[in-house]
Amino acid sequence: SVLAGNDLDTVLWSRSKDHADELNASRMNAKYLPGVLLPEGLRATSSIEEAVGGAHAVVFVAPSSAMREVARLAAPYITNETLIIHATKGFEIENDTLKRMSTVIAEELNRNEEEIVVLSGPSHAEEVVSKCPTTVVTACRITEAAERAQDLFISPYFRVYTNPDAIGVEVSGALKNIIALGAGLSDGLKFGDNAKAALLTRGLAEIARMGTAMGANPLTFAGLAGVGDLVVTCTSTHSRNWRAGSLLAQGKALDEVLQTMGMVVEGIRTTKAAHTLAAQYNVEMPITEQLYHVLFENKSPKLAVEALMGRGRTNEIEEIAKTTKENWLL
Ligand SMILES: NC(=O)C1=CN([C@@H]2O[C@H](COP(=O)(O)OP(=O)(O)OC[C@H]3O[C@@H](n4cnc5c(N)ncnc54)[C@H](O)[C@@H]3O)[C@@H](O)[C@H]2O)C=CC1
Ligand SMILES: O=C(CO)COP(=O)(O)O
Repeated sequence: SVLAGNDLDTVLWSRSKDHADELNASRMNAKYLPGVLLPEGLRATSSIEEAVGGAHAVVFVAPSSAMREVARLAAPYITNETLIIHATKGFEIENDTLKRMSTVIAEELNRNEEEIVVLSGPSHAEEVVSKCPTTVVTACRITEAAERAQDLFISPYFRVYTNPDAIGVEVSGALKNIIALGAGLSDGLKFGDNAKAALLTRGLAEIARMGTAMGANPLTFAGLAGVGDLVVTCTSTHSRNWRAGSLLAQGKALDEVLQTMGMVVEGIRTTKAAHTLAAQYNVEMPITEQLYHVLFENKSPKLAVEALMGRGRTNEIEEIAKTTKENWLL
């Protein structure tokens, strides 16, 4: 929508021919964005060759679980000159390996990971298609690539910043979904506003700890892809992660919640991924750990909160200083 609104010839790929035909005939995406008329310049196709062949830029936004499959399908029709952007918020989990989306795309397209642009930030689709003012980041180590992506997307209602720290932007986009699940759970259990503010703040601390251990610049977590996306996902009723958390609070089983949602809830797989990453990198992620017990080991949320509240005493400033002093990239 944003690209077509900028008068760029834009093709949307769907694996379903019926879905692509319906989009073209009605100019609406009835299942995912009901009631919204899409821009005239936007075409849909179920042919991946037609969608990406000869394209100046390709934007990958499949759910993280489908990214490798989709990138593999697209690979034969993409040249080395094509600008590659992705906006997916999750990790690939395969057996014991965990990969960021840029790594997965780079492997499938046989490209250098550092050329891939990550687009992220507080940007619920429902508001973007309604042209509500929205701000995002295009992140890439190669400034020219980040700026090319910025040029394509920037518009009067869609402001795009650049950031060289693709790792930080990518990791914060994925990890904030875990905290949003927790915020939905907390709201559903009527734990109150203090608890949610604590979840956001201490959630950001553990996202920053994990991100910097993976090579991110700690300043990224104070930006749009960090605190910005964390705030919107933990507070907006558009958020699927927040909604899934609030359904879990009603006592529904995880499978039932996922069926009710009918859309991707990235935070669930990401909780599993982050639980493993925390052990691999030896990083403390207490909220993620407790959420892991709740989601996958049937721990009651009340006991999880007790465990969080009863942790050893910590000096807040010393702990933040530790995160920011180490692992500086830039
Ligand atoms: N919806 C939003 O507001 C935002 C979503 N994102 C991210 O974008 C990614 C995708 O999310 P949504 O589009 O919202 O999810 P969604 O659940 O609304 O839609 C996912 C789409 O992917 C398709 N799909 C699933 N498996 C596929 C496969 N194997 N091959 C091809 N297509 C497949 C589905 O048919 C569906 O059309 C996620 O990582 C999400 O975190 C990022 C920013 C905002
Ligand atoms: O990342 C998002 C908004 O920036 C979308 O979050 P949900 O996947 O929770 O809906």
